[in-house]
Amino acid sequence: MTIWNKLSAQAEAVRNRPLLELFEIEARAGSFSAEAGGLLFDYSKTNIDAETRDLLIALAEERGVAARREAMFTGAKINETEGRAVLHTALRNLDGSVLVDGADVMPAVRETHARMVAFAHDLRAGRFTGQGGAITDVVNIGIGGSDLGPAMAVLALAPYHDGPRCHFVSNVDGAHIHDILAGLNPATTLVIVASKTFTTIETMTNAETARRWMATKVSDPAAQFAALSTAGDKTAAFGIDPSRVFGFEDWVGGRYSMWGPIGLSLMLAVGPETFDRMLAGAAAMDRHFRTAPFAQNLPVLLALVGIWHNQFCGYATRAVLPYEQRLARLPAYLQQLEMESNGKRVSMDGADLSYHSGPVVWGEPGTNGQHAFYQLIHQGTRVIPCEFMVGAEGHEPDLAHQHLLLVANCLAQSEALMRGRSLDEAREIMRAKGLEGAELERQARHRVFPGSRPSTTLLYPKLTPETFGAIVALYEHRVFVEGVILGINSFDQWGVELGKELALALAPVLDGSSDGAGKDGSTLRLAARFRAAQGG
Ligand SMILES: O=P(O)(O)OC[C@H]1O[C@H](O)[C@H](O)[C@@H](O)[C@@H]1O
Repeated sequence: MTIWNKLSAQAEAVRNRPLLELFEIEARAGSFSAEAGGLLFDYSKTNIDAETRDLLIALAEERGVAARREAMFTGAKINETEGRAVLHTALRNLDGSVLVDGADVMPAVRETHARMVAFAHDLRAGRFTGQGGAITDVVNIGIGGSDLGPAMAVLALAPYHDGPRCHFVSNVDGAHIHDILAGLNPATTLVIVASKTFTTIETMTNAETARRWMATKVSDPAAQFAALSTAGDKTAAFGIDPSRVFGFEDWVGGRYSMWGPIGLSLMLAVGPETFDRMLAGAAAMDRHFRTAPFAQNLPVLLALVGIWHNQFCGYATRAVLPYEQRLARLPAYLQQLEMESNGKRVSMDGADLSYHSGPVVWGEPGTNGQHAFYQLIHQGTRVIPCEFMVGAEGHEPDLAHQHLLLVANCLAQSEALMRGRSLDEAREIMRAKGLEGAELERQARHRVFPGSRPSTTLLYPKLTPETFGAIVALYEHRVFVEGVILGINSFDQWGVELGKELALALAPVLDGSSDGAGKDGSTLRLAARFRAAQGG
């Protein structure tokens, strides 16, 4: 029997085993958890036992995770459909040297980083100003990987924010840029156009709008623009001075790019030193990932738990639940990271997958989610593995009593999911309320929790820049390991192309310059209704 088939059989065999039973084995919590860089990853509240873990590790070995990992770190072109290396790790290991096509890419990385640092120092110290004085506001215009990372990070590191205010515009919906620019003074605003390709229609349209807005108040709008891109020719055509263009190479995937130039808004907000602390935390996670044995390797274990739940237990989604308000944008970030990376239907060689691709990822910060969708997680008919995360310490010492409540809620949720409440326990509660007979039975049944619902918990000391960097790198590598096990290319995103092409073709139908020949009846009717609403 193959390892895959053994795992399938194992999943079937333990499907109805109560999770609490597993804790009858002494020291389960200790042996089904691992630590790195102060992060404690507890996966004991899952249905994984020693035999399953051995099989999962054997699967990772069989699928060549170690070799692929080395290939990634050393600059091999593992993004095979685009013929590119995958080197976001190089952006946070600045001292290293990595060869791509025989040439060391690191001198250029270090030079760009140094230019970013110098620019950040100048802007934060008031040496680089707007035409109306010191820069008070930074507007990052970008979408997807050119938005989600820095937007998440600026919020995550709010306690370290001592630079200009940062705003993020992504949507092509004019409401987004309108509402953000409405409160700002063009003469003291820096606009950053963040786009790896510098062709993304949303970003380029918003950039044009921002330039027109800037021109209403300043004589040289382009002087208050910066660009982050791999396309130097296009940034020049847009009129942005090369001194404020921060380039990177195609071996940085969009959704893996916040560690380099795409992180400029964050660097301006928190300063280069804090930014570099974040890089150091991520680099420490890289070293751990590259060297720790699989049984103690956080990204590998997190991936194996994910594969177990998705592929073998058949749970189609997973919830990411940070008990950390400042990680409010982490679920959205992970949606791109995980679903754009591992939402693929064919393997590396183009063959149809014979199993499911990556899961649906979603979530919200706790405790808010508890008062919204946790109902379904506790009592719905589908099982949703939960990934809790929480810091031991908050940044507000005078609100430590609130932090204690936060942690208590986090731990209580995973306990409740595992423990559940039996019908007998529910009957007891109803009896204590004075109910009896059929009414007692009916009310009790609504109060039953099936329990044995799996979760993991990531406990970290405090959301410092180092810890934040380590958490994001942990998830990046988790996605990588899952992708290798699934045999897919985690670094392309062909699935976003078709919609882009069709949107371009539909614009003339909407403005009436094309009759939309060949379009389906639904699309044409909706377009006609749009035109009618425009009075056209
Ligand atoms: O940075 P850009 O080239 O503007 O790309 C922005 C985003 O759009 C694309 O459609 C991809 O789906 C994303 O992976 C990318 O991050």
